[in-house]
Amino acid sequence: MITLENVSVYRNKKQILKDVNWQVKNGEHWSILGLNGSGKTTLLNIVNGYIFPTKGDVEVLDHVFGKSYIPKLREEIGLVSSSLQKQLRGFDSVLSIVLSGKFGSIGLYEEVEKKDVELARHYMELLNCSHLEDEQFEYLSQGERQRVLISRALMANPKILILDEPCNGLDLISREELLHFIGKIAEREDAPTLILVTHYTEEILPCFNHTLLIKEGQVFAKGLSQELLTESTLSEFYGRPISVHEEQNRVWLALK
Ligand SMILES: Nc1ncnc2c1ncn2[C@@H]1O[C@H](COP(=O)(O)OP(=O)(O)OP(=O)(O)O)[C@@H](O)[C@H]1O
Repeated sequence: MITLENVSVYRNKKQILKDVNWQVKNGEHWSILGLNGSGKTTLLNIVNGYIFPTKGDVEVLDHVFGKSYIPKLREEIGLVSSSLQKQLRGFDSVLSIVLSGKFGSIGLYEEVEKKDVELARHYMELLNCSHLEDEQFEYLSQGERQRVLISRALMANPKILILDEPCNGLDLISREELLHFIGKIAEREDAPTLILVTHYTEEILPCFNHTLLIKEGQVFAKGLSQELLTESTLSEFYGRPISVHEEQNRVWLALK
């Protein structure tokens, strides 16, 4: 699904990503963990085709970068991020925002068919936001907005769904609700490959069976989440002694 080989990115003579090798296979769901400025957003922007690496090879969903028409690729990737949220028009209704996901547009300009509305309502039901369909997006709480954005992303039937810090700004209850819905998406037969960027290991649900630890632009470790989310690996990763405890099949951290 995703192959990055020896990918490096330089900006203003600074190396932001260094020789990144990363492969995501069908059926895997990945979490990406890294400190601020470690290169996570840059990595996702490469996967989305928004940034071309300075060096290295990228192939995403059979699109070989440099040989493929990238806008086509973007239609196959759903993205939920704070930058997308800022681009959306606050005065649009929730239903039209969700519907616009089918076309990947900001605003709804295309003819909408009855089956599109039915599909939008189906995803809003799944994400528990159907009761908001006539509300203006700008008046929603952060938790509600994230659920709407995920419904919107699903409208395009993406093969990859990138969730870039989806729990930012959510209170405890809203965060748990959102994680519950993310878990439900992963359970679906037609689930897209999920990629979750987070700063908090407790948001890594069991469905995120693989994890990429990224540090200072380099892959620190990658592989099965249960093998990486351990005291020894995470203490080395954060450069501080970390204690780990497991609850609900999720890993919770504290500084020792
Ligand atoms: N266009 C650019 N020009 C110069 N430096 C950049 C550019 N884009 C990113 N950087 C730098 O590259 C580094 C990695 O940035 P990136 O946004 O990928 O990190 P991140 O892991 O997503 O961080 P955060 O967790 O804070 O969102 C940062 O030091 C950032 O300042």
